[in-house]
Amino acid sequence: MIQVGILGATGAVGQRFIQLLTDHPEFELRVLTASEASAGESYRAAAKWRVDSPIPERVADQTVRRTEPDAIPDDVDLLFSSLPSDVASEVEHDFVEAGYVVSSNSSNERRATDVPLVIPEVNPEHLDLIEAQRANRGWDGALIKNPNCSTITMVPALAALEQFGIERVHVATLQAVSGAGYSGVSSMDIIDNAIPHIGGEEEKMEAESRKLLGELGDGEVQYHDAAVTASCNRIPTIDGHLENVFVEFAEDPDTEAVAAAFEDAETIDLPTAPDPLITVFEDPERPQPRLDRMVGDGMGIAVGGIQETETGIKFNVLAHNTIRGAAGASVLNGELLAEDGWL
Ligand SMILES: NC(=O)C1=CN([C@@H]2O[C@H](COP(=O)(O)OP(=O)(O)OC[C@H]3O[C@@H](n4cnc5c(N)ncnc54)[C@H](OP(=O)(O)O)[C@@H]3O)[C@@H](O)[C@H]2O)C=CC1
Ligand SMILES: N[C@@H](CC(=O)OP(=O)(O)O)C(=O)O
Repeated sequence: MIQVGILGATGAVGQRFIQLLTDHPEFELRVLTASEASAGESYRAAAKWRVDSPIPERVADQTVRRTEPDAIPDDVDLLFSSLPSDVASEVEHDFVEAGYVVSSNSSNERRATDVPLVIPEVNPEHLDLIEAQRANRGWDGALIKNPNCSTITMVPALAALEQFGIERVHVATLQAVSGAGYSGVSSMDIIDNAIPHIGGEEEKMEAESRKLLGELGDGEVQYHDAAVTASCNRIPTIDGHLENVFVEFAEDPDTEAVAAAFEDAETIDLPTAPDPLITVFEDPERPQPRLDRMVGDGMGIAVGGIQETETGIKFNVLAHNTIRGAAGASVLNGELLAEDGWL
């Protein structure tokens, strides 16, 4: 078994990591870290447990450690990070310099030229950037990132359509409140409301999607040249980001070809990977966050409403933002790191 730990284990994403790593077939969860305020406490006392299954017994009594390399046993091979991005940008390097491989969910450095930004079903070959990273930075460990949750919802669907030559993408999101963290959006702001702005989200979707769909060559990713425009909205759902996507192509496919491309989307043989990757709904009222966010155990991508437009194709896409969009994405990247021999 590969020994793993979670940096930021008491948070909303940290709790999803615990759900996914308990009884994992390849990973043994050894270490939980959090802030100074939680260090030294039992996990049960430190975490405000908010997910829909009990705290696993063997986790509840573990002592939470400081988020510092010298608090991690030497035989731990892989660390999952769900720290706030300002904290992550200060401490993730310390762990990598100390020789650990860090699979991070935090947004810092996703666009750095030598940091792999990976969705295993879409661009597993980008992991090879680790060689450039080690050469540039003199690291023994490695830092890899998964994308932003709205980006990871849309990109597997776009990757399936790449065969038709994507030229332009417009996307409008309806994002759940869990994306902003437990205390992120005030109930007085969001109940009976929608907020048509999420700071930094549109820029992340526009850039990260082009990096993910880009080609790796000469130790760098050439971003995909499609124009991507995003408009991001917060709505009062708990989990599950729903997105309306409009795509223009070099050669317009018909709706049957698009549905077939989604249904044939490449899967990957890793323990947390869903099969199929994309589930296509014919009912135009699906997918819906409450009904469909757990498709593929929360790791699947749900698509519906495929229609031809004057300029191309439109469809709706949904994924669970804290499973496929956060903890599940990092765990899948960890499984790919193990499979490809980087640990
Ligand atoms: N892929 C995606 O799109 C998504 C990414 N995220 C990202 O994941 C990260 C975590 O989000 P979320 O779980 O909602 O955040 P929370 O605020 O719920 O959890 C933060 C965690 O980090 C710990 N922490 C906070 N400050 C420090 C510090 N100075 N030193 C060490 N540990 C610290 C907290 O410990 P303590 O309990 O002791 O305070 C807690 O364990 C963020 O970067 C967020 O942006 C989130 C959702 C989706
Ligand atoms: N910003 C996303 C969640 C998030 O934390 O994204 P990122 O990992 O890019 O910071 C949301 O609000 O739904």
